[in-house]
Amino acid sequence: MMQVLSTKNGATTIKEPSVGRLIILTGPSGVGKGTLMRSLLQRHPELYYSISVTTRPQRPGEIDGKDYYFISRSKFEQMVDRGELLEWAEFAGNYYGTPREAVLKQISSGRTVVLEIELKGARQIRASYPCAISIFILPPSLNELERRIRNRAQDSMEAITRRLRCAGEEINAAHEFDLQIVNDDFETALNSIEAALFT
Ligand SMILES: Nc1ncnc2c1ncn2[C@@H]1O[C@H](COP(=O)(O)OP(=O)(O)OP(=O)(O)O)[C@@H](O)[C@H]1O
Ligand SMILES: Nc1nc2c(ncn2[C@@H]2O[C@H](COP(=O)(O)O)[C@@H](O)[C@H]2O)c(=O)[nH]1
Repeated sequence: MMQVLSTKNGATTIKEPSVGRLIILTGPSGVGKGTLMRSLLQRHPELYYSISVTTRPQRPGEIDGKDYYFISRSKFEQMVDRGELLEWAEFAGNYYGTPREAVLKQISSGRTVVLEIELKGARQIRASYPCAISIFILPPSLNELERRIRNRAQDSMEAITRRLRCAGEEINAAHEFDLQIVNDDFETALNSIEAALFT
């Protein structure tokens, strides 16, 4: 990173341009990561949300290029082969990945980047970017997690079963991350994330 000289009132100071931080939000499917992330971005529009690529079919209401970049499996595999993904994983039968270039560009320009990703991808990022701040979102109980994922009514019965099957293993890995936050009362969880990032 280049140093910048700045002169004010005759005095010259050297400023080190800051590099942005990398934040990981992870936790089981249906725990509320996406909902928390949207509220966090509303409160802090200066954060850069990394839009993932996925081979999952688009849900009604989802916008290509906003919620995800929806791509074919062959295109996804091509991106993996070309090293275009910072991390990637298969989750509940679909591929998900973080486009490398956009994230690195934002970080080097000083912006804080937030990733909302599942466990395997979060582990990859922690291994390659040990400075990343990682937050694991926990449900108040497995019953409540199941209630949320079913009530969301966005996935087939089969997809819901697959997702719930992964949840136990994911929750057991919560201790690997810097911070564990229970998303019981939504505002309390949001405030805890905010406190972790900004205080
Ligand atoms: N604190 C909360 N109390 C009750 N319901 C909640 C709470 N937080 C989120 N929800 C609801 O739970 C459902 C799942 O939330 P969301 O889609 O954000 O989960 P997610 O972790 O992003 O899931 P996925 O990983 O599958 O994308 C949504 O219907 C959301 O409105
Ligand atoms: N490893 C990655 N996981 C990702 C990425 N983008 C999203 N996700 C996670 O996948 C599951 C399922 O998401 P859904 O939208 O199908 O419900 C969820 O845990 C997301 O956080 C990514 O780029 N890499």
